[in-house]
Amino acid sequence: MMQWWCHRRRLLRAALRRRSSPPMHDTLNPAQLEAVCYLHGPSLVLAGAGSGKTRVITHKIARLIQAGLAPERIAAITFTNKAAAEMRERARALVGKAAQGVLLCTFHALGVRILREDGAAIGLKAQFSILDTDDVVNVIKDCGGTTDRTTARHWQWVISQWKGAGLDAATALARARDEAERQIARVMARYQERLQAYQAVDFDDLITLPLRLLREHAEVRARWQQRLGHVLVDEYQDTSATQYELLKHLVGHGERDDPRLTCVGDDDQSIYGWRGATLDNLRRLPQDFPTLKVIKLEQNYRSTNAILRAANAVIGPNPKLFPKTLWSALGEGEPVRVLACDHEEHEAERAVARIQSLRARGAAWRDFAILYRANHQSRAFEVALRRANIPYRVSGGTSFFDRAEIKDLCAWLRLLVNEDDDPAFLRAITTPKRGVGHQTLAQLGQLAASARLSLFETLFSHTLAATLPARSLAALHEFGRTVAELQYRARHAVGHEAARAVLHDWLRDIGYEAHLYEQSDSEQQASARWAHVLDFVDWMVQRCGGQIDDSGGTTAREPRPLLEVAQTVALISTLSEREQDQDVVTLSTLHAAKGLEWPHVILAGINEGLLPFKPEADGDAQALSARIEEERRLMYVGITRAQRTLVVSWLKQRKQGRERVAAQPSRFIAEMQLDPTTTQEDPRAKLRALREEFAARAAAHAAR
Ligand SMILES: Nc1ncnc2c1ncn2[C@@H]1O[C@H](COP(=O)(O)OP(=O)(O)OP(=O)(O)O)[C@@H](O)[C@H]1O
Ligand SMILES: [Mg+2]
Repeated sequence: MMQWWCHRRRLLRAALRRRSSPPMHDTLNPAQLEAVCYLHGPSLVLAGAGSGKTRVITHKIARLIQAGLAPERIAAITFTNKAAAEMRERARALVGKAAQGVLLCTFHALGVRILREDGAAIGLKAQFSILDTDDVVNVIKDCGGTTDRTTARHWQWVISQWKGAGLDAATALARARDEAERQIARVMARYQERLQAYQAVDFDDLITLPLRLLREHAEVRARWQQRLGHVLVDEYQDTSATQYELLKHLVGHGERDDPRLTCVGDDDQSIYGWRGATLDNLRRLPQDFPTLKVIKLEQNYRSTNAILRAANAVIGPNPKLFPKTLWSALGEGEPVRVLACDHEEHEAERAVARIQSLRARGAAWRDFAILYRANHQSRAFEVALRRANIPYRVSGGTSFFDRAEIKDLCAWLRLLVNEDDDPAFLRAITTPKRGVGHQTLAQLGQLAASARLSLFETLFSHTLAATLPARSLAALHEFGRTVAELQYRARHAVGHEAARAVLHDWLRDIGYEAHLYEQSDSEQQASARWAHVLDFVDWMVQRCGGQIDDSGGTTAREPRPLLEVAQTVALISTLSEREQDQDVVTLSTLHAAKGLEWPHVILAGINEGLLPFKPEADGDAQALSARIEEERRLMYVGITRAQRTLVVSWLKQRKQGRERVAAQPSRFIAEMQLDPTTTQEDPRAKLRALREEFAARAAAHAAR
């Protein structure tokens, strides 16, 4: 009896184990399983959209942990913070808490990690600041002596390209082809000096500085190589040349026998050429790593055949780097539809009508995505969705952290973390206004520049005391004291309650609520903005209590000091969007939709001039055809986000500035080679289908 009982318990336990996590070979096909189980050398999974590349990465993380590699020794690099958060969730479902230790982040967040730990070797203090694009443009304006934002943005773009290509200011000056470039190179020299003085870095530095650090400091390089037992990279086709160099140093290319590296990617989805990503990295991988194992996946698990056929037809005309065939076992599905719309508002109305009708048949809001080429295209959809009372989120556009009030608070947080962060200093001292005028700030700035100090360090200098009127000086000192006191309190406030008290006292002391009411156009707007502030404070408080994870691979479980939370929030505010998992329709740019999937997708504004974007702008035929190829890949990315239904809409007229102009459908619509009967949504056809469905249901009912 006893024996039988034990046997039964063993069987039950085994069955439960099986139910909670199915064995890998049940959820992976043989090629995926091969990729997941290949642990001892470099490998590349090269496959089309929806074939389970990202799934290979998550399962491989689990496999590595099961094989005994400590989670802290695994780095998985994703393209966005959102993708990192999603991957962490999936890994947690597979291996439980162990997934928390994995360093799961973007290249940029990894760069931050390396610089915070080892930046001292290249003269960077651990508390350095990260400037966002707005800050960078302001600093560049200042360095170049211009007030014109468009000029400054252009300079910023050129400087960023140079930095991405590994040029310093002196080399850029030497290589400049004309006076305009020489001027930008001189601005770049001043800009770099300024960053050094601020102990600040921009986004490009988050890749180039760690690269320099690893290249020049063998001991740091050896430590990172030792520490990382395996590095995995998703969306490898969109890495830039400098990211690839960084990767090679991290895995010990040329220094280790079999570098432990897994890359997954799809050459047909390379859409960041304009930002310096290069398909050459895909070509170079087999040359640089001769033992590279290449695995191809051919089954698509995401989309129906109707959708997949349209995707394959679109990408067909592009030259093939690696030929691939994709098939799906999900059946033919509904035909892809093309909608010709009169104008933007009409397009938005039709999208909303479609969403409502599918929702009435059981779909959730989160099953829908409306994807478009450029941010400004979201507006008509936002208006129509609001009017219809449909919840939505704009991703890849204005995020929570782009709101002015949140940027204000983040400037204060950045200042707490690093008081030498001059752009943050300037924003904090003027929001709310505290009796410090432009002139006073200009004098402070001049003194700081001549003494090569930060603004904060200059606050209490004797020379300043000698040059400023007593009232201005008192206002500046008062500000300095507020920052110092807040720093002190934030360092000692650990856990929920303490953090909440410090944050609320701070907002009261600086009079932030009153400031919002002064600044806003209406009381309603002010109270909405104040609600954002309180929401933000709550979110930080939760982090202090250890309830929320940080991105960038660290997880908080213990209560933490407010200052430490401020450090990570200051980072996240410049790097990522805040995530909320709600049942909402997604509005997104095509670029930001990469790697994601939805049951129902609407591709909007598929017109010549929007996608492909301005095909007439480039004179050089070769450059133009390369650009069209990249736009075609973007269309391919868009189509392959859809799981069950896909609608492609285009405008007969579109707005250009203030005018409406006649518009043409994109060449990519013809390239999808759809059956012409599905290219117009004909209401009579719909009625016929409904009648047929009704008759079939009635017949089934009668048969029962
Ligand atoms: N072996 C499998 N069995 C069942 N479903 C799978 C399998 N492999 C992948 N999937 C599912 O197919 C979908 C696409 O997978 P995944 O996102 O990993 O593809 P991908 O190749 O990374 O796509 P993309 O190129 O768009 O990034 C996901 O919903 C995933 O869960
Ligand atoms: Mg993917």
